[in-house]
Amino acid sequence: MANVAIRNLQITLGGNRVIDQLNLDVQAGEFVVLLGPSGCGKSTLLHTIAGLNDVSDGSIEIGGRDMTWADPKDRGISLVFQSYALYPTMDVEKNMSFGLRINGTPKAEIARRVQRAADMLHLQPLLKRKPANLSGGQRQRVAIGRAIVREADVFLFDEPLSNLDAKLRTELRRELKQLHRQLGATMIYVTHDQVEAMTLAGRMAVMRGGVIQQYDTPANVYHTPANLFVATFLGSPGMNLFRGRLAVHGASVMFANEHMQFDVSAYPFADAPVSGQACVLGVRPEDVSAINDGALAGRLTLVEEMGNHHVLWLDFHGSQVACILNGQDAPAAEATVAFRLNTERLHLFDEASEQRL
Ligand SMILES: Nc1ncnc2c1ncn2[C@@H]1O[C@H](COP(=O)(O)OP(=O)(O)OP(=O)(O)O)[C@@H](O)[C@H]1O
Repeated sequence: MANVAIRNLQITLGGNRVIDQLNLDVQAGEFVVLLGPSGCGKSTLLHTIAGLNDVSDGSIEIGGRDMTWADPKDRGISLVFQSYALYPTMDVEKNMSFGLRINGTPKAEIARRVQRAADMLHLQPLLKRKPANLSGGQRQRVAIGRAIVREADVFLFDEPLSNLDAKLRTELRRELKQLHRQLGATMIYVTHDQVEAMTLAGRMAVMRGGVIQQYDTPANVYHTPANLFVATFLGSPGMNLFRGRLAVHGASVMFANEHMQFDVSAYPFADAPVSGQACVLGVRPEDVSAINDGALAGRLTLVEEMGNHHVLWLDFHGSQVACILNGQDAPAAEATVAFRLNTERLHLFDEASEQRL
């Protein structure tokens, strides 16, 4: 178990600045998820921690030791890729023990580690099977087992579940979480899947364009997004947004546009609000309630049946507002639906900088 400290990291690949002035602290034993859209640099960052990319500037410490230029094999890390890359001619046991055999680990020690990993990953009955006779989920478990037997200080995962179907992903996600608890190891995990990030992470770093936008617990990132990008990247359906301006009169602060007006005096502004400030008001679909005496109204254009709830899409002066309706009954399409926003759960962002107010 080791911490990872990244300082002012810069990575340039093929002439592109892929990571820019990045700082990240991962505590020993922590499960950190790097989350972001395709191309944001999360895999590049992970591979750089593993020693697979050259650093243009900055440093990487693992367990208090400068590893910026260390050979991958000397970093005390173990990397699990999206593709399983198992040796087809070797059975599961041999696949898992391969690395240990070539570095001369004693036989008894190899057996102990393979048994332990097989127990944790429910691979005992499969130890003598070849990869061709395993399902995708089983193969990925073997790939994870191969990483575990190395007993590394830091485990790095690069979208390990993305080749699996939805049910298997959920299962393996739970297993990974348990594995983290059992091993108590430091884990850094790359994904573009927000559900995976929310459920696995102790803390998550949301990235865009090689820059960390926010690094915090999943709950804080979801409930207090630092900027509009983070606010709209997380959540499904995404946060509803309304543009408007602030009006400040003494202690009273109002948000208004031509269709709505809200008292936002109780909003926890980071800095004193400024009258006339152009801003974006955000509210998550679960914080929009369709109720008869709602002050706002929209035309219902689409109802999405989700089993235990419905998503109502309301046309509100030409923009679509998503609203979650719990229960089994939903109004018919084309109806006019009154709604209100939960004013205690509003988010405000500066329109120009897109930062949270
Ligand atoms: N060898 C390379 N040469 C030039 N540019 C590269 C190289 N490798 C990656 N990039 C660029 O760096 C950026 C980040 O890529 P990276 O694979 O880290 O993103 P990612 O967030 O992991 O995306 P994905 O989820 O699609 O894998 C992309 O714009 C990519 O085109």
